[in-house]
Amino acid sequence: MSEPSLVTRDLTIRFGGHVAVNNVSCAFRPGELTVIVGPNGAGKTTYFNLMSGQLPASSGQVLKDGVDITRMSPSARAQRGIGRAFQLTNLFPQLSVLENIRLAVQARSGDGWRMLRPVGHFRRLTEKAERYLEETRLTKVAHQPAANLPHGDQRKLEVALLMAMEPDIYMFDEPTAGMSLDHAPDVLELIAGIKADTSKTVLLVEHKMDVVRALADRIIVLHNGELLADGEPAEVMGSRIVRDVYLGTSEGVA
Ligand SMILES: Nc1ncnc2c1ncn2[C@@H]1O[C@H](COP(=O)(O)OP(=O)(O)OP(=O)(O)O)[C@@H](O)[C@H]1O
Repeated sequence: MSEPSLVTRDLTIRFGGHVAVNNVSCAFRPGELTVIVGPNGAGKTTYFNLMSGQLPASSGQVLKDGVDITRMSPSARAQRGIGRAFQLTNLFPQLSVLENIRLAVQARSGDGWRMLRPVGHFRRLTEKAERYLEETRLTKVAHQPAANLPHGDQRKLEVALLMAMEPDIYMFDEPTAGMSLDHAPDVLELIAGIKADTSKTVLLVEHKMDVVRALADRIIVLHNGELLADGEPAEVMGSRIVRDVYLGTSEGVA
């Protein structure tokens, strides 16, 4: 088994008296797609926020490739390869789809906002951005402002931007939320493609059981901020404690 790329050790956050994530210890490895499930308010998004740095841990640690990143900012973590998909509100809605992706490619190449670069360099960035457009099947909307895209294409653009950052950890929080059934398969296919690259570690928060079944190599269950179960999908979804606590009844587990 490969070394873990991301580890949480006794990771905890308190909001006043409420412990939203409580001593969660888990290791995530390259080539593995882990789905995080649990009832509403279980702490799934908060656990994500602790790993990507949007929230500071009250105690415990986050390790990336063995290095303690617990006190690092979200951008320092991103530079170390932790890639989190965010909704497009964080981006440049008036710029075209291609320009948004090119900026992500440029940020990844370490150029930042440097303007004085040979034309050939700019062309290479554009070619790379076009490859991500093709991979995510957004070529036909390349020149539209990102803000004008239908919801389904916006979610694909979020995945394209993440891919352009070339992270080794991909984190998706309900990637098909609010999507019509027509578009969800496109996004799931993209995630399946990322998972097929065995150098990548993929974490997914998801409620939809058909998505969980289609993609999960492993499932962890959070409940009241605690790690309730961790294992192979059939084993976890079949376990009595998960049925009782998370699913309430045997309904929906088939
Ligand atoms: N910034 C915050 N301040 C105070 N309480 C918070 C904060 N963020 C989350 N919480 C609380 O922590 C708990 C876990 O919330 P979280 O959003 O992580 O749950 P979740 O499992 O992602 O739920 P859902 O499936 O509904 O998205 C909830 O009780 C929530 O109200």
